[in-house]
Amino acid sequence: MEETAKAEEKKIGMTEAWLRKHRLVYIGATRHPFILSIRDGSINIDSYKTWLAQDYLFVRACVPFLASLLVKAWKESDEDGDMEVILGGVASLEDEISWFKREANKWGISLSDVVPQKPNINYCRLLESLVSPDVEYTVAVTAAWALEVVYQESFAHCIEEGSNTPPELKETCARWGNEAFALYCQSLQKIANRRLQKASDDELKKAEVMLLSVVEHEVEFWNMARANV
Ligand SMILES: Cc1ncc(CN)c(N)n1
Repeated sequence: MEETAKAEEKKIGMTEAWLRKHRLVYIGATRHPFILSIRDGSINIDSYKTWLAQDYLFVRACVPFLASLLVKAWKESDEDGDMEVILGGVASLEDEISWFKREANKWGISLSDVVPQKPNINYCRLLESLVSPDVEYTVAVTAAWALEVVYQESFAHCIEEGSNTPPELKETCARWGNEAFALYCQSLQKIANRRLQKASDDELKKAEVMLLSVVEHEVEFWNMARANV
């Protein structure tokens, strides 16, 4: 790698360097038409309901993934604090699942009848592949950060000044757009950067490919919500 690029990455961290390198792909996820339609108030509520029902299934699939990340942190991490950060993420999933149940109830959605759609199946499959002990902690934590930060940046955009988000969707946006969730994402990013700094070229390559794969799956997930209206 070119020396200046190396120095730049040291200063800003590898994850930030990758987000800059793949900016258009990242913007494609965080400023997706689904998100923009929430922000400008033009959202078709059926697409919101599709997203809600499908995301409930996705969040359930996040539980074993994050639990496996906790195991990797326990076995592979060089810092005690990593486990606390990830444990906080695992613990918050219980509240998140309860929220999905309440929100689905509010919109008359029967979650037990929801059938996972192809983009969701594909994304859950990716999560399941990360559970394997063969996947390095560095690669898995990069994936965890990427999938959370896309939601954080997307939904924060819907509650920024100048947004016209429908009042009934503001609570949803605040779930991922709030400051505490942003701090959780920053903690995951710090872990990822620390690990990536010490990673081999092979691991770095795998983590960068994983970041891109996660972001592409996020785009497909938003596309799915809009395709069903
Ligand atoms: C598809 C998706 N990506 C990320 C998140 C944030 N945990 C989520 N709930 N759903």
